[in-house]
Amino acid sequence: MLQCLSPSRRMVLRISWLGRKLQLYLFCGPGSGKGTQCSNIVEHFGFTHLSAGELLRSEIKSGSENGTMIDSIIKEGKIVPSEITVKLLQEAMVKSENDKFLIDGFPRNQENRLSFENVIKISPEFVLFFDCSEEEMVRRLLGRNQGRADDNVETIRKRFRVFEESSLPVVQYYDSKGKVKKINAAKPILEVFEDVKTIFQSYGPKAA
Ligand SMILES: Nc1ncnc2c1ncn2[C@@H]1O[C@H](COP(=O)(O)OP(=O)(O)OP(=O)(O)O)[C@@H](O)[C@H]1O
Ligand SMILES: Nc1ccn([C@@H]2O[C@H](COP(=O)(O)O)[C@@H](O)[C@H]2O)c(=O)n1
Ligand SMILES: [Mg+2]
Repeated sequence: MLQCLSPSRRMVLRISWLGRKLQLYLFCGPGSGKGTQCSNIVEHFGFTHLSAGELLRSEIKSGSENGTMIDSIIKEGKIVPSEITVKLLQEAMVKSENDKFLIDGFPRNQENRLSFENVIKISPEFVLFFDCSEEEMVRRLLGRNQGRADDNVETIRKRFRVFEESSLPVVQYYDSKGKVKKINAAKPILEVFEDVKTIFQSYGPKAA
């Protein structure tokens, strides 16, 4: 049916479907294990994982005109303007055939939240919050060894301050709406996933 439509009409239709796609936000401190648990959730529950940070890093690698600006913001541990990040998320959702998205590391501030909700028109089903001490998160980040430009002591310190100042108010906002599900992320990976599974059970296993 979609094939009968012109590409621009198809794009408009897919965007209007976005509002009906199920979204869950993963939203926790740097190094708490979001990416690690997302891989498990994708494998067991058939979600599409969209990491805002990964999308921004791919944008830098692609040599886009915004790449240099994004690169310097990430190295400073600051937050990239919402219009850029929301556009990348929107494009990734439109391209996907899936209806279930895990949106990792987003919204990082109220501006992110408002601009995304403006496009999507609905709020997330729930927000998963991984509770972990800053000391443990720093230990994990410094041991990650994935060559990330922001995994150094100076930038990590700035990322934590930005998280406290700009991101925690967003968690509080969703908490006031009863949407935050908190998980103890200080445990070993498989034990954290056992708690994650309990929450996701209601979404059923990945389709065969
Ligand atoms: N429960 C855990 N126990 C010990 N190590 C963990 C745990 N979860 C993740 N790790 C390790 O910690 C590091 C950071 O994990 P991950 O990349 O998943 O964090 P993140 O929350 O996505 O971080 P960021 O916000 O920087 O993207 C990785 O090396 C990962 O293997
Ligand atoms: N909504 C977002 C998400 C991320 N960033 C920038 O990317 C950095 C890395 O993000 P991770 O989730 O992969 O840790 C982050 O520190 C920000 O600089 C952003 O600007 N907006
Ligand atoms: Mg990550």
